[in-house]
Amino acid sequence: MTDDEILAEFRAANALLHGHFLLSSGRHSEYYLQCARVLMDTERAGRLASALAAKLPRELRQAIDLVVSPAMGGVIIGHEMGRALGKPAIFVERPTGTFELRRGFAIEKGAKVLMVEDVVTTGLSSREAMEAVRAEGGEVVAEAALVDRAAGSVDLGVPFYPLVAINFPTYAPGDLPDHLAALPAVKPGSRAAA
Ligand SMILES: O=P(O)(O)OC[C@H]1O[C@H](OP(=O)(O)OP(=O)(O)O)[C@H](O)[C@@H]1O
Ligand SMILES: O=C(O)c1cc(=O)[nH]c(=O)[nH]1
Ligand SMILES: [Mg+2]
Repeated sequence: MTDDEILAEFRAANALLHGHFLLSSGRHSEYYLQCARVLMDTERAGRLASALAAKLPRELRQAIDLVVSPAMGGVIIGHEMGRALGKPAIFVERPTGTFELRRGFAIEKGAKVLMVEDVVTTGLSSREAMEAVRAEGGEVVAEAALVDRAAGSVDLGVPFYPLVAINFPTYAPGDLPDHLAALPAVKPGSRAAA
């Protein structure tokens, strides 16, 4: 799929939002990609996951033992990626603030893990989820995401394969442009505001 075709899927799902958003990292943005809306169409979710899986080098696809994704946003695309790759898919969650495995999920020592996210902005959630995987003895071999909204500027410490890379600027709270500062900020994600 081309970048235009992928963004067309977001627009068709009314998932490319314009306004004033407080992001998970505490930064602010004029744009928000609501991946949950894109993924609510199950056929579209499957199509996007197949396209994302096809971006991974063949040797990597074969080496992966397990897909792990950070809840909530990563769960649906992680599950679809598990289906596309023919691998099991589990998730880490943070009911007490730090990502952990629950629900009887386990990671075998040395298991090669593909981390799957919906969106990467600063990479904070990805890095925290990777720490949780490593604490269990898993080896994170790569990350895949629907959207890299930092357009290649984030270093996750492992090879990173986004389906689409876009440069949407973000701003520190004290550094908002006037037109954003004039609007109340909406906080769409589930991470507690910093
Ligand atoms: O790269 P980052 O700066 O960490 O931002 C991206 C993260 O933010 C969103 O999750 P959020 O924390 O809003 O929670 P959710 O997945 O539970 O909605 C998104 O699902 C990514 O996990
Ligand atoms: O950085 C975030 O929190 C974030 C940005 C975005 O565009 N979409 C999303 O789900 N989270
Ligand atoms: Mg998330």
